[in-house]
Amino acid sequence: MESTSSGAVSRPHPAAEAASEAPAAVPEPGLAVEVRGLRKHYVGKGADRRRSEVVAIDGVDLQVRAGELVVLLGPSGCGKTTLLRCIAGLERPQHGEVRVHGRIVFSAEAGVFVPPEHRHIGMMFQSYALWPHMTVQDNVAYPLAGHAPRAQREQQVDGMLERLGIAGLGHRYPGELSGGQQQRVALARALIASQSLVLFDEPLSNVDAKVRKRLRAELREVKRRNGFAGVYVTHDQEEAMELADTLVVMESGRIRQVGSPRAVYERPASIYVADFVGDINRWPARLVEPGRARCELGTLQLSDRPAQARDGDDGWVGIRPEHVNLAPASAGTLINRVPAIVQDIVHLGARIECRMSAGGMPLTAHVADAQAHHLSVGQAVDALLPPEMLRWLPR
Ligand SMILES: Nc1ncnc2c1ncn2[C@@H]1O[C@H](COP(=O)(O)OP(=O)(O)OP(=O)(O)O)[C@@H](O)[C@H]1O
Repeated sequence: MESTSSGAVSRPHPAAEAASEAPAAVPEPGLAVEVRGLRKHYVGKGADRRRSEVVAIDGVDLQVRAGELVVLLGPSGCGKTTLLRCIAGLERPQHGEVRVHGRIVFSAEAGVFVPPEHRHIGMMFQSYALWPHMTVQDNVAYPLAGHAPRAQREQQVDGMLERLGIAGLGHRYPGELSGGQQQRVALARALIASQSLVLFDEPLSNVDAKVRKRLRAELREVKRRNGFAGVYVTHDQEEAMELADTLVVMESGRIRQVGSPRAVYERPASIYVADFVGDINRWPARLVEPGRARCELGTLQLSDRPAQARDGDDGWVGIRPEHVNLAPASAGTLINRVPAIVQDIVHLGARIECRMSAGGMPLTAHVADAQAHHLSVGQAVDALLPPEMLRWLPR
């Protein structure tokens, strides 16, 4: 097992980070990455100039299966990049273990630290970090430098450009390529370093919204055809939902929920996750008896709630705007009927939001075009919150 040194790790040029020794053999199916009990803190000076500790990663466990794209999502400063850099070997954690394709590349306990260039990991960075003075061929060949004879390198690069649908661009410079072509070149360089595991650090963050959307679709397509495993850092939830096989929501150095994008959206594990992933109407509440929660809107029925929730727990009830139904105001006794007053009707292109006030608190429903025509500001309506769509959200 390689071992190693490394104290403080400075941030080299991204393209140099992409460098790796000759590509590893394609691994057995199984786990591409396994992180256990990882903790990384930085020591610096606080505002009062005293020594202070910032815990960037706090006891994180993470698994990435072969061929799976795991997206780390969370607000600025929650530790996404630090986790990625710990996997890459660009940071040295204080506790825990990291395995890549089953091989221990970091273990605090055993004193193992395999340097980045020996981890067989490809990397893709913000704005791709292509060398502007090098041709596509040379950019993609960069991680192979010194590891294979020139003819063999050229053959490998040609094969990779072919795989990613950019054969024939080898002689061009990055400035002569479209955004999508540049992305494919950066991906080709990452994949040539490792055909089985790529780490992505917000690669689309400097691209405008429309182009970003197209590039995401391209990335999905390339991933589908090439089947590499990846860890992808972003704070853009739409990007996360679109790209992830598995979504990991982080907060303050910890993982708060892991699941498919759909599962995380439909069944958020806490108010934090519910707020961070998509829009949700939510109210502070207390569980009062099996299947019921009391909040300022009244007592609402819930079809199910997390197994660990107990009567008397304080938390929140929430419902996504697309699950709120509107009906004419009535004095009926429908379940979870909430009287509301329409405050605004907002056309947002693909959807129409009816923004209301219910008991003095905001409540939003998505409505169809035909229904919106029958709504007006100031109108009294009944908002119906289907019990099967209402969620109990622990604090
Ligand atoms: N080299 C460093 N020295 C001191 N503190 C650091 C260092 N790098 C990161 N941190 C701190 O560690 C925490 C996690 O930072 P990290 O960059 O991992 O967050 P992030 O979720 O990737 O944020 P962003 O989305 O803004 O990039 C933050 O509080 C940050 O200030």
